[in-house]
Amino acid sequence: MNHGTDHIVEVDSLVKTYGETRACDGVGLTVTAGELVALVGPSGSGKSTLLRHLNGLARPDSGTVRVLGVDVATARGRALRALRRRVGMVFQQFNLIGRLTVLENVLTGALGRDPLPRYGIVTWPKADRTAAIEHLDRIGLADRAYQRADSLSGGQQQRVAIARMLMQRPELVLADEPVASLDPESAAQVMDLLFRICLEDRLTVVCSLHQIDLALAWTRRVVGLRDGRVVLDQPTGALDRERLRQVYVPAAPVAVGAGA
Ligand SMILES: Nc1ncnc2c1ncn2[C@@H]1O[C@H](COP(=O)(O)OP(=O)(O)OP(=O)(O)O)[C@@H](O)[C@H]1O
Repeated sequence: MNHGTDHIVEVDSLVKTYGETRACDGVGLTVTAGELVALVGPSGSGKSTLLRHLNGLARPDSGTVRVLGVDVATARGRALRALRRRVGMVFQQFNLIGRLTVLENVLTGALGRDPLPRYGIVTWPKADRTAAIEHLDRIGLADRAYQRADSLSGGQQQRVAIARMLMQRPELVLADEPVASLDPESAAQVMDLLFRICLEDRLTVVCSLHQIDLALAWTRRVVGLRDGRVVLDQPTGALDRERLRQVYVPAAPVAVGAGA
């Protein structure tokens, strides 16, 4: 666990450079248990790079990254794999296996805990099957359990991908533009789901978003990035559209420090 603190994410002075580009330029971010934090900012501002550091997919040039009490920057091998099992990922592309049923796709989320090969639903432990059905019920798709995954809409597939991620029993969820390819109604459903798992399961969620309105409607804290720097960090209740829009304006004034 995270050694007695409820800081799930602790990033300090993170610098990551790709050639001439400073993707992260001294980023600091602390996220406490149960928070739902939106990362917003223009394309190329460093949102994905920051998220990739939180599960060890990227290594900092300098600075510290601690997640669930683990020093991600130095973790290797077994320690890194153990951390990744505790961190659920949601991507813009849902990456379901289209020819498998919805239920089988959800069950594959348990493979990190129990990596035996499985051939068909009945070979999964009953407890996993029950949990998978419960997750499907929660996302409103239990009646689609035995349909092929590729027969679902994009929004439904993303909800299935989230159910699969929940099978992993994560302690932290990182969502990299989870609604970028969805229509507005499906996007709201996915944000509602992330909101509910945060509230009901006390899961911590860090989510990059391009849509200001979704950040305002569904998250509790917004962190704005521009040119690899944090230029805004505030509770969502203290923000409005105009304030958030400033994150997208080059050289607009910053508003860091009054955050959660
Ligand atoms: N692996 C890489 N190699 C080279 N440059 C990279 C790499 N990853 C990121 N960058 C650069 O770092 C900067 C930040 O990229 P990043 O993807 O983190 O931004 P972003 O805010 O997530 O953008 P978007 O909203 O478009 O996804 C960009 O200039 C990008 O081109």
